[in-house]
Amino acid sequence: MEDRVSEPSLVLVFSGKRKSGKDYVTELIQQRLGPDVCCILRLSGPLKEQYAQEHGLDLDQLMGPGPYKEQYRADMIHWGESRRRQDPGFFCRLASRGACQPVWVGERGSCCCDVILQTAELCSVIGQLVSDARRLSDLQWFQAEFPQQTQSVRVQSSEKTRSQRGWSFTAGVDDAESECGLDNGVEFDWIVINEADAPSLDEQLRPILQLTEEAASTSSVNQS
Ligand SMILES: Nc1ncnc2c1ncn2[C@@H]1O[C@H](COP(=O)(O)OP(=O)(O)OP(=O)(O)O)[C@@H](O)[C@H]1O
Ligand SMILES: C[C@@](O)(CCOP(=O)(O)O)CC(=O)O
Repeated sequence: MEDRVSEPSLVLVFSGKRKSGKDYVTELIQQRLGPDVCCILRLSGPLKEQYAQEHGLDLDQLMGPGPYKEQYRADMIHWGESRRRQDPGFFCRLASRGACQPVWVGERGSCCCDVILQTAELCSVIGQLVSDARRLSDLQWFQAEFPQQTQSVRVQSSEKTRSQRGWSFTAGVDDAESECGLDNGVEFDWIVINEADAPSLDEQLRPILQLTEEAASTSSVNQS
């Protein structure tokens, strides 16, 4: 892939239902590891960017956790699916493009790909956290591109907890592929239970953080 500056040592592909806490968990991992070690890729980043532009919407709000994006979700899903039908890897490829900079959260204003692409020698990112896989084709794309490095992580929360975070069942969304595409047939490498009465996230994430540390040490051995 010509736009990728270097290969990550580890690619963690996260999935989970709406309001399970995918963003929360990936941001927590990034805080623990530091942005020079891992970056967050949002497959919905390029989708929302393009959709916001075409429809004159507020991209920051579409990217955020609030209720704004929910008004547009069903239509964004259909819009994205028409692209995916022609090319299932379309958004995976766009999100991965130039993904070697310290921070790439897909938010307008904070994306520094251009700067980093010009200074590729400074790049030291070890892990990529893909925060929002939704379809088997998303997971398969990363597994095909990074067969040795990819591991899948499922974030799970009960409907009660998700409701407390603002979720309510929406027909056409919660029963569609966008939410159910990874419900069956995938054996996740890791499952994180994001609930108040589960073991703390720090405890559950310890082995995942350890993987990244191992990847970092392998990467520095390979570079020296
Ligand atoms: N462990 C937690 N402790 C406190 N707040 C949390 C926790 N997990 C998630 N939240 C909050 O719940 C809300 C939903 O979480 P988040 O946006 O991470 O979910 P998501 O799975 O990315 O949802 P979506 O698919 O809608 O983008 C956010 O406001 C987030 O801050
Ligand atoms: C349109 C879509 O990308 C919205 C994702 O938004 P979020 O990750 O839930 O903030 C979902 C999809 O691609 O099916």
